[in-house]
Parts: sequence; structure tokens; C-alpha cells
Amino acid sequence: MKVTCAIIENNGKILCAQRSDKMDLPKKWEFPGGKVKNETLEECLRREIKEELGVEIQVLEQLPSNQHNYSKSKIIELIPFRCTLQTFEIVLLEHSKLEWLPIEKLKTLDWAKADIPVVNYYIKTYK
Ligand SMILES: Nc1nc2c([nH]c(=O)n2[C@H]2C[C@H](O)[C@@H](COP(=O)(O)OP(=O)(O)OP(=O)(O)O)O2)c(=O)[nH]1
Repeated sequence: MKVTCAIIENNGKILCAQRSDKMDLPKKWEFPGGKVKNETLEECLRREIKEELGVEIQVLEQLPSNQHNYSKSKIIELIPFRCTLQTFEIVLLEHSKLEWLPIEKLKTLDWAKADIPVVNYYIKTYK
């Protein structure tokens, strides 16, 4: 299953989102995004960010994907993109919490397993 996610940068901080109790991987931190349907990766990302946060984004670049096998039936290819905001009124529509963190603090969160290599790559590349 392909999943896109947005590493949204603003004022030197990165938007991190906590999954709600109703989602799978409850309470885990992630980058907002979701499953790719019949659309391009960028279309998926823009659609998901609008659905989850109510904002428009600019997509800057695609970063290396990471595959993680949560179980036999749940194998995720997480495809991250660096993004910025085009509109700024964020609303919490699906997640339980949002945090804007500086790059040095990203590691303090309890990330979904598939995100850990993505976080590590981002820190190594952009700090
Ligand atoms: N969005 C997102 N999902 C992630 C990340 N890391 C990670 O393991 N996942 C997993 C959690 C989910 O099992 C899957 C994404 O599915 P989802 O439920 O968020 O996506 P969706 O909005 O398309 O879901 P649905 O309600 O249409 O079923 O990928 C991440 O950083 N962002």
C-alpha cells in the first residue's frame, strides 16, 4: 500500500500530527497524508492535507520512501514530500493533536514505525 505524507515546514519548524484513538496506530505521531487512490502522488498529498488540515500546500520535493511491514496484510510504502503552506488556517479535522517542532526536537515524539527512517533521513539531510 502506497501512503504519501507531507513534511510541512514553516518558520523553521515542522508540522507533526498525532493519530487519534479512532485511527489505526492510535496515538502514534506521523506526517499528515494518506493512502494513494486513483491519482498521482502529489494529487493524493494535496487531497489528504486538505481533508485532514483544511489547507493548501506547495510541494517542494520528494524524499526517499520507506517500506515497513506492520503485519502480513499491512505493508506500507511511506512516500514523504517536503512542503510549505499556501494557506495558513489549519484545522484539526482527523488527528488528535498537532505540534510544530524544530528539527532538533523531532526525535522526542513517539513516531509510527514507518516514519522513523524518514525522520532520520530528514534530520541528517536538513539540520
Ligand atoms: N498519513 C500517514 N500514514 C502513516 C504514516 N506512517 C504510517 O505508518 N502510516 C500508516 C498509517 C495507516 O495505516 C496508513 C495510512 O492510512 P490512513 O488511514 O492515514 O490514510 P487514509 O486517510 O487514506 O485512510 P482511509 O480513512 O481512507 O482508510 O499508513 C505517516 O507518516 N502518515
